[in-house]
Amino acid sequence: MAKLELLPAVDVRDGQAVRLVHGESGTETSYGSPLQAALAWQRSGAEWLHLVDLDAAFGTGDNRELIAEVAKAMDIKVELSGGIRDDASLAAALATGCTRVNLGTAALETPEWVARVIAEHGDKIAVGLDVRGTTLRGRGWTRDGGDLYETLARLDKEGCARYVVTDIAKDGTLQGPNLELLRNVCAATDRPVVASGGVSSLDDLRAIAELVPLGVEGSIVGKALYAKAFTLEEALEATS
Ligand SMILES: O=C(O)c1ccccc1N[C@@H]1O[C@H](COP(=O)(O)O)[C@@H](O)[C@H]1O
Repeated sequence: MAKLELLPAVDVRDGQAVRLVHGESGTETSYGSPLQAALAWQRSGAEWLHLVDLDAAFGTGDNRELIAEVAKAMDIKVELSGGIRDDASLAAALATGCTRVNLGTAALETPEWVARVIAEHGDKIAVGLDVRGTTLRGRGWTRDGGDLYETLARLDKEGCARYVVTDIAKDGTLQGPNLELLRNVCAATDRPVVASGGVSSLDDLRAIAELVPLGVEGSIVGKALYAKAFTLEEALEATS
């Protein structure tokens, strides 16, 4: 089995590490200090951290200083997302030393800007394709933003290096990943895909790892780790 990269998630809302259900504001379960959570994943052997400023994604403020503190404290690779929508927020995100950023809303609302930053920054830019069915959602997943496959074709043409694909219906539910969606996205693009949403067990991770030959490169893991469905050490062992 080819290795699947694992990206434990630290989503930050109001200064706390939280998990949401279906990405809905108000469904937060809090898990304390984001820095302590990130350091714990690093100590457990993570090679990546998926770090999200949820307030910036929802437009309810931001946790920019705290996010920068966490990113800078990491010795591992960091994928940063949430509220990166213009030159200033992109510059602030890249200044944290993160390995790459993940753009969501901007890819739906300001495609010219996204095409420009893809051309400027190459594989430091990934696009988050957050979908309900095949409809993309932006602004904290509260607004429709067009068709998944049309947007994917446009971003492919613009040279987008990588996609982070989240099935919103699965996110935070521990109901298993949407393997069909991942297969369909891999069939539609030759760029690497990072899976997100629904992972509940080591078997789910093994099932995603089966898709590595199709183009799935990694998987974000959130709720399952916080709910202690398995340890990160077990997950790394199962997918290496
Ligand atoms: O990760 C979540 O649970 C989440 C829930 C609701 C909204 C966004 C969420 N996550 C990340 O936010 C970025 C999108 O931010 P933006 O649209 O660019 O401001 C997306 O990539 C998700 O990783």
